Amino acid sequence: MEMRVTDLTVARGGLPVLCGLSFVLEPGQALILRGPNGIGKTTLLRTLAGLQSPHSGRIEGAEDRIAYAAHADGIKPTLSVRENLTFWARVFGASGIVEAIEAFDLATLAERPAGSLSAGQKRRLGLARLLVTGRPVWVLDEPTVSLDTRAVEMFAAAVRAHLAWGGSALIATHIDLGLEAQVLDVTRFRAVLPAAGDDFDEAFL
Ligand SMILES: Nc1ncnc2c1ncn2[C@@H]1O[C@H](COP(=O)(O)OP(=O)(O)OP(=O)(O)O)[C@@H](O)[C@H]1O
Repeated sequence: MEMRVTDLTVARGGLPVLCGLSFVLEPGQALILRGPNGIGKTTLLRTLAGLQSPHSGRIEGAEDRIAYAAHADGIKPTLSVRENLTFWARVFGASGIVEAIEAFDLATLAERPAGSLSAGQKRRLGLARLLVTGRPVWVLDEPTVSLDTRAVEMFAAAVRAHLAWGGSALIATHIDLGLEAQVLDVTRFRAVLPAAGDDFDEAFL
């Protein structure tokens, strides 16, 4: 099933940031989100993930199908790596912990409290979490931050396997992941806000 976004406007602090977005994400497809800092990529991804409401427009095929990974990965610091993955697998009623540990080379870290991991190791755990959700649509905000070259390759391989399985991925990233993917540059959807004073009533003078 596809995810379909129609004439979507997303807002931050009540003000529209991206306006009139329409796109379709098909099974097996990766879409890379591009655009300058502050344009609204995170706002868009949070809206698709259901963490905030759309300002206007339609999102179809997203509900209960999205696994969202962002800067705060929802890692429980006192639980071990394995316990974190077990926890998430239970939450999503899914499995695949062994495969997730293998895909992100976490075996030697499996019994360590997640709070003691380095930034890159935590990020690997956060991405491994995607594999135990069983969710078909991955929505990822700068997933490669803190990852070294080898970990970026692991991540790209995990995305490729996910696409081959029939999943899809929407990824905000500034780096080339070497994936066969379409690019959606959101710059042209920047909301035009009235400049301060536009509604100033000259008759008042
Ligand atoms: N809590 C907030 N309240 C109001 N405005 C905010 C808030 N957080 C972010 N913004 C603003 O909303 C706009 C969109 O931010 P967003 O984080 O979605 O951009 P982005 O494209 O993901 O940026 P980056 O590439 O830097 O991560 C920015 O102008 C930002 O300053």
